[in-house]
Amino acid sequence: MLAVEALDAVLHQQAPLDETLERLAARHPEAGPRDRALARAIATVALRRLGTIRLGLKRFLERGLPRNAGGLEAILLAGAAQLLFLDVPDHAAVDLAVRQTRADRRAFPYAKLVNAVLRRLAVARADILAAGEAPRVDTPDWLHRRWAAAYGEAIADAIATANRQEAAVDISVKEDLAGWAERLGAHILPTGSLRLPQRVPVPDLPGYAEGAWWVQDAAAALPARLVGPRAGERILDLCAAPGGKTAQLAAAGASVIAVDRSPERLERLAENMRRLSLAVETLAADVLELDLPPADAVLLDAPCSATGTLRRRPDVAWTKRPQDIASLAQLQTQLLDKAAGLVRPGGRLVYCTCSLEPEEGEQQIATFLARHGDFSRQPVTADEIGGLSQFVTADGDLRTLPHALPGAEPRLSGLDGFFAARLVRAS
Ligand SMILES: C[S@@+](CC[C@H](N)C(=O)[O-])C[C@H]1O[C@@H](n2cnc3c(N)ncnc32)[C@H](O)[C@@H]1O
Repeated sequence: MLAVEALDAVLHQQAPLDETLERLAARHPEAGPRDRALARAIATVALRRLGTIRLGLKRFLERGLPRNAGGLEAILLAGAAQLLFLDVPDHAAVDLAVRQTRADRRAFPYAKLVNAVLRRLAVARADILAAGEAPRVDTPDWLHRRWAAAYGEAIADAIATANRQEAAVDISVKEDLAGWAERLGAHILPTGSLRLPQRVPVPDLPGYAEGAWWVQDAAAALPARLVGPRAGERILDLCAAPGGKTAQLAAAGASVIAVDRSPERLERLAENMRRLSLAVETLAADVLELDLPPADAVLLDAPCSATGTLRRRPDVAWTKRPQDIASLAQLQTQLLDKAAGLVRPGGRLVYCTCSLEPEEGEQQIATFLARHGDFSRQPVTADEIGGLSQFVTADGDLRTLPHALPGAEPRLSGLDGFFAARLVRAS
């Protein structure tokens, strides 16, 4: 039932999946860890393959979805996700969906329909999966059009295909990269992150409890490297929680002030730093209102549409709207202007977002440089990012794309889509 409620909240209230699952788990203490893990797996794959599932259901819903039918759509989606993509026996998935329909006052009249549709879907499984192979099926049209305009049709298709694959688990280590690679059986990526060969409960792994490393996507680890943190420098990490980049800056010996406006997220950051034994000053504040002396370097990881992270967060594709990009871009412009004032003369400013949208990346920097004559770009070099020259733009910024890091198999390929630029203030 958790999966159905979560899907309903994501699709009809634009609620983020992770927070929704946490909220539902607190409301349903009777659901044990296995129930919660299954609910997460069902909701995640249903959102990742939503286009394929909807196409499949449409074949057997001759008159479309009945209106005012309560949680009927979410029940069908969760049932179909299990039948098409998870290792759940067909009869168990169908029976559960029928029971859920009967337990929902408004969906109740459609219990027979649910039974019939899901049984027919199970029979047609191979056909439906083949139709779902087309690259665009699982990406909202507006997003695909944006990516095609920014990167070309072929790359837009490659991004959409990469987004069908759950992201691998990447790790940043405090020190002794080769030693931890061996102990964890992990692969060393050219950028200096580790990639785990399979998905395992992270807290059970060696080194987690003693704080030797933290989970961080390989692309997310690049912006803090571009800061080039040095021991003793005073660095402001703006929009810092949960602190992956803070940990990198602090591990390099910098004196870091981590700022985030969410006290809850900042508490998670503080917990993470305690586990990693890294000393960091935290400040719960809106960056736009900050009044701090200028720092040697400022990292601004601005709130964004997060369209570069769909492999981890497939809900983003269905909760974001085209108009969100414009309003986020406006906020990013304000944050960048504020961050610029917090950089000392001669200091560095690194701006980054986990978005694929040029308005949240390349265009921000072009307009920033036009507004701030005292800042210039310090181009990123391929050497700084493990020789991956394909991730350096003609202007000298960092642009990673989710399909663009080949691995031994699709499951071990790719990285988040990130943009980062490094700017220096004139002395
Ligand atoms: C992309 S996440 C940061 C991820 C983080 N830098 C990391 O590496 O783990 C964006 C963060 O910005 C924070 N945020 C959004 N608007 C803010 C504002 N005006 N002032 C301060 N923090 C803000 C959010 O609470 C969120 O934690």
